[in-house]
Formats: sequence, C-alpha cells, structure tokens
Amino acid sequence: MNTPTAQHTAPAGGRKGPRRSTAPHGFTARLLRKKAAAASAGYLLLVVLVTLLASPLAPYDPDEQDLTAALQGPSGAHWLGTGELGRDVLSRLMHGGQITLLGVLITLAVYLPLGVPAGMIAGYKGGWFDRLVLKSADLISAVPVIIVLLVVLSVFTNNESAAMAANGLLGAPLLARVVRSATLGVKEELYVRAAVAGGIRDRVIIRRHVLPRVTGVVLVQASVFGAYAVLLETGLGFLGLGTTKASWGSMIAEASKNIGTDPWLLVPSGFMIISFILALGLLSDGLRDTLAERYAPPADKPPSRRMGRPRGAAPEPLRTEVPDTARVIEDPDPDALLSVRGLTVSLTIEGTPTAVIRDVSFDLRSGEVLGIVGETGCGKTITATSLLGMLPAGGRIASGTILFEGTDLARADAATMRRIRGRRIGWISQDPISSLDPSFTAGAQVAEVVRLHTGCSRKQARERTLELFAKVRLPDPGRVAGSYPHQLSGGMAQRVGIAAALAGDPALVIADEPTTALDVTVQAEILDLLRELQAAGTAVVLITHDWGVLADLCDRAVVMYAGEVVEEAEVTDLVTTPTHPYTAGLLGSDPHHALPGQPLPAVEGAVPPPTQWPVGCHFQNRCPRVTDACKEKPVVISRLVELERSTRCIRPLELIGGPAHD
Ligand SMILES: Nc1ncnc2c1ncn2[C@@H]1O[C@H](COP(=O)(O)OP(=O)(O)OP(=O)(O)O)[C@@H](O)[C@H]1O
Repeated sequence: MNTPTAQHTAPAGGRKGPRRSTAPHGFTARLLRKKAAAASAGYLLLVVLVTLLASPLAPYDPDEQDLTAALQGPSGAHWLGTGELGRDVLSRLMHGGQITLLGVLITLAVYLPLGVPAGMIAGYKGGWFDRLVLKSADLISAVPVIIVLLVVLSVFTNNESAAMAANGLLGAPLLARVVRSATLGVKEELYVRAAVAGGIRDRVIIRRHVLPRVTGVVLVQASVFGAYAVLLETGLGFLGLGTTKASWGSMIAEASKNIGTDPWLLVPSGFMIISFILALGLLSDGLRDTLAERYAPPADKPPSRRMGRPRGAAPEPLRTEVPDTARVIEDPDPDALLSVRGLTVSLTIEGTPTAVIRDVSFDLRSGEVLGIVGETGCGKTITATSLLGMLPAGGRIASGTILFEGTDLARADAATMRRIRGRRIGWISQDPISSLDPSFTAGAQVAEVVRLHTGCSRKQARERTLELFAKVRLPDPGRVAGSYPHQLSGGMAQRVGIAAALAGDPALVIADEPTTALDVTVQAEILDLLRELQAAGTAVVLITHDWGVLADLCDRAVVMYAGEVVEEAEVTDLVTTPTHPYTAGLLGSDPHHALPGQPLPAVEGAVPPPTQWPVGCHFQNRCPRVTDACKEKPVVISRLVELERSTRCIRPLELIGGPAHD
C-alpha cells in the first residue's frame, strides 16, 4: 500500500479575497455550475455537518448497548439497524464520522503545510533543495506505508491520530514533487518573468503569483489524499489497529465479523465510505476543470508565451566559442548609460553548452533609443534578457561585460540584479496580456511594484498607480485599476505593462517587440508613449522586426544575424546606406517597400541555428556577395570611424560604392 499521487497536473489556481473576480467569472459560481461537482460538494457538506452535530442529532448514544436488540435490520426504532452489541448503527455512523474525518484532517494538516511550500520552493529556486525534494519523494515511494504505520501504532498504541499524522508526513514529499512540476511551468509564465524583471522578491512572487496557480493541483491532490486517508482509517479499523471508539473503520470491522449472519450491517458503513470517497473524487474533478478554465487563454488569444528552459549548463568550453582573434573590444563609451562589450551567452542545446549570441557590443546613452533588429532566432531576446540577468535556466554569460551605471551586470550577484530590475531597468514584454497575472486586478499588480520600489503605504501606492495609468493615457484609470487582465484589450494591457515598467522610475527600459501583438492604431499610440519616455531622458532598448518602428523611434540600431551583431549605425544611415549584405537584404524584404502585385523580395534561406553556425561569416550561405574568403575564419566587426558605424563584413564599403577588396 503506497501513498497515492493524483495524475492531475492541469493548470491550477484559486484564491479568495478582495481581488477575486466576481460572478459570472467567480470561481465558486463556475464550480457550482458543474452538476456533479455541485452535488458532491453539497453531499460532503451535509456529511460534515451531520457528523459535527452528531451529539444533538443522533437518536442514541453510540456506545449504548442493548443485547436484546443485537443484529437487527432497519426498523422504526433503529433506522439503519443495530450492531452485534445492539448499538444503533445510525448513531454510530454519525459519531464515527468524527473520528474518520478528524483522521483526514490530521493527515491533511501535516501533508499540505509541508508539501506545498517545499514543492513551490523546489520548483522555483531549484538547486540543492530541489534535489533533496526529488530524492525524498523517490525514497518515500519505495517505503511501504503500512509497515511504517504499524511501527507508529506499536509505539502509540491505538493512537489513530499519530498514524494519520505519519501518513501525512509520508505523503508530503510526493505532494511536493507534484507541486514542484506545476511550479516549473508557472515559473516560465511571462507574468512571473515580468514580476522578476520588476525586481519583486522571490518569496513574494512565490506567494502572490505561484501559489494561486498551483492551488488547483494542490486541491486535487488534497482531495485524492483525503480519500486515501478515509480508506487508511477504515483499513486500520478493520485490522483492529485503530481506535476502539465508533469510527467508520471500526464499523466495517464489526460488520465483516458478522457478514455471514447479518450482511446488512456492511451496507451503511460501506455506503458511507464509498459515497464519501466518490464525492471527493467528483469534487476534485470539478475543481480541476474549473481552475483549468480559469487559466485557459481566451479563445481569441494564443496561449501565453513561455521561455524554453534547457537545464544543466556547465561552465565548459562552448561548442561555438568565438576565437579571440575574431573579437574587437573597444573601450566602453564614457558617456554611455549602458555599454555592452564582447557579450557571449551560452545555453545548453542538445546537452552541450552552446553560444547563442557571441561578441555582442553596443553603447546606449541616456535619452537614446537603440533598436535591435533581425530575423527570428538571431539573438535579440537573449541579448535583452542577459541585460536583466534573466536568461533561461541553464543559460550563462560566458564572456563579456555589461556596464550599466558603473556596475558590470554580467558579474552582478542576485541581490544587485534585484535592486536594478524594475528600479533602474524596466521591462516591457511583447505579450501584454500574458505579462499580467490573471488572478489580480491590473491596479493591484502595478501597486505592488510601486510599493516595492518606493516603500510607500497601500493608499499612496494606489494613488501613484492611478497617476501612472493617467501618464500612459489609459482611459478611466480607476476602472482599469479594478479590472482583471481578461477584461482589458491588448492595447490597454500593454499600457498597464508600461505603467508597471515605469513604476520604479527606471533609467533604461527594455521593450521586447512591444507592439507586435497590437493593431496598427494602438501600435502608434504605444510608440508615442515610448517617444515621450525618451523625451523625458529615459534610455530605451527596442527589440523589433519592424523597420518602420525602428525608423520611427530609434536613434541608432544594431542588426543581429545568427547570434552576432553584423552592423551598428545611426538608423538613417542603416536604412539609406547599409554596409552589410544582411542589412541590405532585410531592408529589401521589408513589407513597407512592397509593390502592389509584386512578390516581396526575400533573403533566400533561413537563419542557421547556433549548433550549425558556419566557420567564417554566419551569413555566407545566404549572401549574394559571398567569396571563399568569407568562409575561412570568423569575421571581425570593423569600426568605420569616419562613418561612425561598425560592420561585420570583410568588404564593408562595397555596398556603398567604396573600394572593394578581400
Ligand atoms: N531556451 C532556449 N533553449 C535553447 N535555445 C534557445 C532558447 N532560447 C533561445 N534559444 C536559441 O537562441 C537563439 C537566439 O534566440 P532569441 O530568442 O534571442 O532570438 P530572437 O532574435 O529574439 O528571436 P524572436 O524574434 O523570435 O524572439 C535562437 O537560435 C534560439 O533558438
């Protein structure tokens, strides 16, 4: 007999309190609309009430014996008959529930407070604690629970409470393992990453953002384990190891002794146990489905974007490390707010640490907007997330520096990064709805960030939130503050996201394709907001696929291709006189230049993945100007000092009519 673990790992949640959504979105209302779950909840409530009120309600004392009326069937005097000592079955059933349900309560009182926090911490933090939880769960799975309980009962004779507590203790690591898995998924949700980017502490994120999402899994596990505890109590009673008082288990034991002469005696206690367990199961299914509905993305919206998470990168040589001969490290610009130099980031791909961006360098001054442009998979997001120290699990900065306000973020510890995220560097995501936790109102989420960064009172945080909402030109800030994410349009959600990014008054904002999910009119409004930020002196790193957005907003831009910066220049120079064939190709395939009725010119081929970067120029397989020299060795990025631009091409001036040489 081993402790059960339910196979439900569906999205979960469930949280009460003033922030909860109201009907028709209310959790209880939706649960009660499920007939089986509603009937089960009603039945369980009735059983609990009758059990609690057994003393006034039961027609007889549960231990009152009447040997003249032993083993009788149902009658007017004894509705469910009598047992072998003439005790009233109905009264014993009502009182017996107290012992059985107390056993369930004790089990859960140990099981939940140990298993839930342990699982969330293991999943969220990883490391040695995670390994400990997994190891404990493996070990416990191999332990025969009944043997342990027999040992406990031999020490605490007939003490069912001790046995049930031990049962909870044995189940807790298994619960922790399930909660850990759910937490791993939640941890990658954009709104959790947005909270990390906002500088919110881990314990607050676990309590406010992870706990509501794993609550469903926990409820399902709790109901399955509760049903198991009922069975266990019954089993102990049946074996005569449990309490000597009336309990559902001891009633089963009594009935089984008399099964030959009076089979009826098994019916009331058997029905009680089976119906109770069945109702718990149906309720748990209802809870799971209701919570899954609650966190399912609306039908018209794609599922939330998650970051992939390869694990276990080790500081070994990278598969695609760049040789020193192919690096040019200039001194950082002394006036820059942010200076990135020679940044190489590795992720574990197919089990091997692999550079996914390498030798990335750029500068950004206060009040400047720097664009990062390139096709999908070129390394724009990894570059941005390394600035925030939020690489996917297993990712690490292999080399290079990220100087921001005098601190090298590439080497900053967790506490420094937490101080910088949200306060000095804000983050705006490309998926505004998924960046907000569906369990909280927009106002509550922004107020949380405001409080974190300013330490102000709740009231002041609410006022500041409304100011921020007005600043990002949200219509009716009060109404938006009280709305849940699903009640907001994409544009409104993005404004809320920008308000959250501005809550700490950061010097730098990283906007990762902030307009991709929005329609054209809303895009223009969001770009206006970013322009205002810039005018107020905030530096912005803008990741985009869109040359129109780039030309509209950015002062300078870096073009990335297959993990490398291939060109860096003022935007006007980039769009008018590109020096790298990739920049020229990208510009040529810009839909803004499409001619009616003519196919859009495209750069043939696809970006090679980091595992297949060629020696030499990464663009060689798609370049219309490729020569043998391009394939020989990694191409150094050269500074064209007079033109105030850099390019990673061995014939940088060829495209703009300069001398062509190999
Ligand atoms: N979690 C991950 N695990 C493995 N490889 C990853 C992971 N995240 C990114 N990569 C790889 O790193 C490279 C750079 O990815 P990145 O997301 O930075 O590209 P991007 O230019 O931002 O693309 P997009 O425009 O689609 O966001 C890609 O080859 C990608 O496949």
